[in-house]
Amino acid sequence: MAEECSHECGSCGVSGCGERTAAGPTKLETNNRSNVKHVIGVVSGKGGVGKSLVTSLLASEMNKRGNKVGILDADITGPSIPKTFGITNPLTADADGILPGQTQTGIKVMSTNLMLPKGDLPVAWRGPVVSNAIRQFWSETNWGDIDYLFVDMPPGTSDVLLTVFQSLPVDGIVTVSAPQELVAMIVGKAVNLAHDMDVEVLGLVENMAYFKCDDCGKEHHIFGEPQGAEVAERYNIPAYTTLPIDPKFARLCDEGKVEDYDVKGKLDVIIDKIVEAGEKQEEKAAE
Ligand SMILES: Nc1ncnc2c1ncn2[C@@H]1O[C@H](COP(=O)(O)OP(=O)(O)OP(=O)(O)O)[C@@H](O)[C@H]1O
Repeated sequence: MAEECSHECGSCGVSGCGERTAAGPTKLETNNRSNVKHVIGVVSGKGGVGKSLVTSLLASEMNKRGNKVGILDADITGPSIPKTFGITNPLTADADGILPGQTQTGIKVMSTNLMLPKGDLPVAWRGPVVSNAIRQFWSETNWGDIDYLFVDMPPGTSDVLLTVFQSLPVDGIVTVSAPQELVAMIVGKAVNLAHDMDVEVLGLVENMAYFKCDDCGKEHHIFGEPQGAEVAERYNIPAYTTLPIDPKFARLCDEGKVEDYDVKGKLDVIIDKIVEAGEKQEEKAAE
């Protein structure tokens, strides 16, 4: 048995535990006021590649297309979503559950940072507590109607990914990487974990792929040649796109105005794939 067993065998990732009581993982129910249609995980094999930024941009783009959108910030110990959207009001709750924070354009957000009296307080929680927090964000939040819920995962392939894959009805994941030599191995780990958990990999966003010079208009590969196209092909990832290094990202994130950024259609190929996967899920459910 794991040293800090949560006794929730259905959503535990420890294999070979002699104390296991449930035959396999069972998906958690949502709060009875919630109707979440599709769940999309945003994953990076490594920290600092811009996963939270990509989560925020995907949510904004989906929202601009007229969908009802939420973000579950599963990066429990390093949450950055409220900051990028400029949400500062603490969470409230009533008899129907916890009420998520809301961005200026109406995206609903659940994050540990909205529970802290001060944004700079650390969240030094152990794995089982983190996993329980994610389950509560899912099942005790009054999400209302949500077409697409994006889950911003912590970096790496930690037990949090297992918790999310096992407890939430994930339609698929989007992986995020940045150009560097290790990219294939890093993306590969995330993709292989998703495959092991029977979760579809919908797309790869290679962030910080180039810097476009304002003066000459030329694209410079500051961190090396983008390798995402080749990696996407190797792992059969159906949609691939790049995002530039853009000082506007950092500025808008710092100002809490990420929704103001115009991605100029660069994420369309990924959004289309997410929509397609959602439609497939709905058709399957209707059968
Ligand atoms: N393409 C980009 N151009 C400029 N700045 C960027 C770009 N992508 C990300 N950043 C900046 O880099 C920082 C890290 O980004 P972000 O928090 O999205 O990374 P992350 O992968 O989620 O990090 P972590 O692994 O810590 O969760 C942020 O300040 C963000 O504004």
